[in-house]
Amino acid sequence: MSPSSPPSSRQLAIEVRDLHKSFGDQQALRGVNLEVPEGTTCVLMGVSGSGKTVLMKHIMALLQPDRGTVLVDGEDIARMNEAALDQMRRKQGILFQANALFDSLTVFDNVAFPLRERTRMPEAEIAETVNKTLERVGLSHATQRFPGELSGGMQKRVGFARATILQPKILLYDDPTAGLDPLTTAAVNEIITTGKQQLGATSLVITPDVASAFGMADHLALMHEGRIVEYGPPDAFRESQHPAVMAFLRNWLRRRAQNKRAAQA
Ligand SMILES: Nc1ncnc2c1ncn2[C@@H]1O[C@H](COP(=O)(O)OP(=O)(O)OP(=O)(O)O)[C@@H](O)[C@H]1O
Repeated sequence: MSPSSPPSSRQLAIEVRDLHKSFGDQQALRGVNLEVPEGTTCVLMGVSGSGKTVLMKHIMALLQPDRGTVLVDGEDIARMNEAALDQMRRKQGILFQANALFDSLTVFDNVAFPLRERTRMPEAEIAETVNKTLERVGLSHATQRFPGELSGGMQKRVGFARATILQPKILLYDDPTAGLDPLTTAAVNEIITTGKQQLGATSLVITPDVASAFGMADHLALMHEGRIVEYGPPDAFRESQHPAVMAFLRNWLRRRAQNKRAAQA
């Protein structure tokens, strides 16, 4: 890309066109369109059941579209054979609600796992890479601990270190702060921003935490009844006149005010 190119002409890391998916008579996705430019963070919001996770699972190629197209790094996932899918998944780092750490492995071995499974890297180099990655997330002191001995926030950081050890170009987060206290939530949000800054990765984040979403997103998207009904930078999103966006933000402001009152009582 030349420096003078407008942002809209940036390469797209993720492109979804007219995506439809049903489960029986349940229409989960009803024509989703989404473009996420390389190196940007897009946050997906929407009420429960609006289709966020189903959309993300298509981007991970865990689900196949009934209709429509999903392009990752310009390549159509429906046309990929197993080898190409494997290559594509290597470009993705995934951080879901549950950290899915191996309880019987130390922090070091958890983070080393993808390198041992997916590369032929010699152990000395693995040690160097893992130690560098753990240093980046502030866990150098905990390499020999087990997940059960860590706080929720530390576990998240181990999960992040493991998800990023292969230097993925795309990071996918599904509700990464679920059930965490405000301090740990702030730490996780910082990790997401760090992922973008340190790896230059493209991030797609599902979160119900609207305040965090506004803080980290280059673009916000609202899913409503299986479609993305609004997509844009935070300022434009805030001013949206779409009834679903206005209702979503009103609801959030109401809940926030209630929580504040409850905290003061
Ligand atoms: N494997 C499945 N089988 C049947 N229905 C499914 C399946 N996966 C998702 N659905 C349905 O598809 C719809 C969208 O689900 P999805 O998990 O994407 O919602 P969501 O927006 O991520 O919700 P939440 O915020 O609660 O996680 C829901 O009605 C859900 O019940």
